Amino acid sequence: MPAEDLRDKNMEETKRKKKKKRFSYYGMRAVLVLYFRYFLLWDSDLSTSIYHAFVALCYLTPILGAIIADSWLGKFKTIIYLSIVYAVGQVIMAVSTIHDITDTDRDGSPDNLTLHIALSMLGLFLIALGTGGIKPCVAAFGGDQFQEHQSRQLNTFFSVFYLCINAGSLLSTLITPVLRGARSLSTLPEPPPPHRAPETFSTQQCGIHTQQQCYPLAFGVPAALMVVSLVVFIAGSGMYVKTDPEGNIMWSVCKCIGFAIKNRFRHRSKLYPKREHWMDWADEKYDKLLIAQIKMVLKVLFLYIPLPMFWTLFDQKGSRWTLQATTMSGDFGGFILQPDQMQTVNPILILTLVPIMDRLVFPLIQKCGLNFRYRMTRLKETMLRKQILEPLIVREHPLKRMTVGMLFAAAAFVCAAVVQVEIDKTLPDFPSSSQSQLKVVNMYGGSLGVRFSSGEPLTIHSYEASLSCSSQSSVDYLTFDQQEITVSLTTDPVITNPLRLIRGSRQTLVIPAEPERMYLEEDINSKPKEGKNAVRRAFTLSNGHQSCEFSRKFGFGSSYTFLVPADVFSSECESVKEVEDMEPNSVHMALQIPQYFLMTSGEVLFSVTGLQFSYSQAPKNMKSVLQAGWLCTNAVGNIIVLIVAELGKLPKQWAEYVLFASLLVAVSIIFSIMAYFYTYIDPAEIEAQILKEQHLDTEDEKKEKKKEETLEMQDKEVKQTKI
Ligand SMILES: CC(C)C[C@H](NC(=O)[C@@H](N)CC(C)C)C(=O)O
Repeated sequence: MPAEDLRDKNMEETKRKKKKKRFSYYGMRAVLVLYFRYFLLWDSDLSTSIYHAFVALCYLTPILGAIIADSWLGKFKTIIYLSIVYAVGQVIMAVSTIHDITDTDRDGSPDNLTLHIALSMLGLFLIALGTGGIKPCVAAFGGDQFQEHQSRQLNTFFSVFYLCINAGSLLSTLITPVLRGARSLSTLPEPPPPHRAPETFSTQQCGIHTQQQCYPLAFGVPAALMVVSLVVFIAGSGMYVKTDPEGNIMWSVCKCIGFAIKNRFRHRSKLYPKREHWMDWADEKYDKLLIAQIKMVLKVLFLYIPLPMFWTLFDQKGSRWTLQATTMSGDFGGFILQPDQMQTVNPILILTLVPIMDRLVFPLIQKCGLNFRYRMTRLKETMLRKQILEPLIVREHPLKRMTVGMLFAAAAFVCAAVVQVEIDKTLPDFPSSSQSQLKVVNMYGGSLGVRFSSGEPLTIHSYEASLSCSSQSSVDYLTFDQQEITVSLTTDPVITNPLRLIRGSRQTLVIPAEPERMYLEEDINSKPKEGKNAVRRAFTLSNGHQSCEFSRKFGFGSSYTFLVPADVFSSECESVKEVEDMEPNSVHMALQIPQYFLMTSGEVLFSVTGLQFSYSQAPKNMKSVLQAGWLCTNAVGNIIVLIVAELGKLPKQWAEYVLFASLLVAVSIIFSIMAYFYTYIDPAEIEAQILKEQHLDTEDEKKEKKKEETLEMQDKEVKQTKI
């Protein structure tokens, strides 16, 4: 097979593996939080924390994978072994979600949750180890398939590689929730019983003996795909270029750095001449080549310091932006888009933007760059004479692209802030943590005067019985600064009752047909999440057995109370009254598209270029290590999100978006200054140069030695002749 074809085939194999692996990873991620929340029955906070801890672990384990690959097993074997670890993890995870394994009483819920938790934690740990460990190796291994002169093809590879990641994640984000059995929200679930805060529902069930969510399928299919991808990858084994590891390189690197620091410290007196670089203090003991390689890696790692800030903004797509979408309307006419599905805009845009950038935008910029270079050639002589041309060429584009990518991400957050301001205009005024809010619902049957201990008397009219939406009523909440209040009703005789309100909460005071039996109900204190609706029933005195059926389309994120009078008969369903507690979301989710567009353009400029840059600037025995370093910037970015979200709680969400945008602009300025002083290198050339020098040195040494030996011989001969 011709070399070109072989390389293309290798590239195809690596990409196919990448696509299935990403399907598998993102597919599982898509249902993980729901599994924690609804299967393991953890609360939202614990579910979110464990989820983020898992994601952070997935971006920290690349270091381990890279060390194993570069120092011990080589990339090919590392990918295979860690893929097995990954697949085993997924199988364990899938098994842990089968409720039937512990459901001895077959009531539809697992009877030994501890076993399920233990299995899923073990599964997740193996998955994090596998997925993280493979990640830097797959990118570097793909890069290894190209020769030095193929830098253009190498760049294309990284773009296609990124395309595959996103194609896989797009498919999985769409398919895995279907496998789990999520259903459309158009079907209304059974409302919760009375005297309970309204809840939101969205699930469908499946199972062998008992009905449950189809988690085993949702986790099992990605596991099966992972096994298929592993088989495909191994099948192509004969076609790959495999570079062997050069011993425990990371240990040598650590020892060398340690020695350089110690040696520098020992020779801190001014009497010792300065050395060009602090790593040169390792010269006495370590190989020139190793020192040069460490210098290359350190230079790039230093440049990475400001980069986590980009990911801090980027990864808020999955948190803040999704929460923002829950307060927007996803009604696209023909279909309803769920807030978390809005995230699929990112991979969709990647699939369109990467080819456009690669084939159109970058070549165009290149063309402008060519013109620029042409004009420079006129200056070439002078510049060469002054020795300033080289650094100028060298400071060319990858880092500039990344800086522009950061600015795009900052612009995306400004867009998010503008959208937030629009949303805020439509959001209800929720109580602060020291306030309580109360709404009165009158089901008494006539108009009522209501007076609270503090405040003006209110007249609340009885609701007319009606089914039609036109008579829908909406009542404003009253805000109280105190918790203990008294309510008086202008009935005959006057009824007075003490009320204890909940701080930071919304409640409804329901006045039934027998007003002395008035009661408080807890309302929801935020917009229904995930774009759902909240519906509840309020009874005066339930006669229980009548059934009134009617259909009604609820707006996105709205909340309603249905008032059912005591004397309702099936023929009089009209007396059921609907109260709108919260208006439907009115700002459309499509308004998020500009921020997604800017963020994804930024991602292409920043992330794809960063991948290429990390590969091209790494010495050949530390390619995976630098890929891992690059992925680490993502892990740190995620940790910053957690810290900032905890510490810097700004009262207004839009202000937080502006704060993040400003921080990223500041960081991108710092990065551009660092990039200006970064000299782009060709590691292979430097390595070859040093090897050549070392070879010459040894040749010279040999010659020198030979000369000395000949001289010694001659001396001996002379002495002997004299004797
Ligand atoms: C390079 C990685 C840190 C991030 C990369 N993410 C993406 O490509 C996203 N556009 C995917 C999306 C579904 C979040 C990855 O390798 O996952």
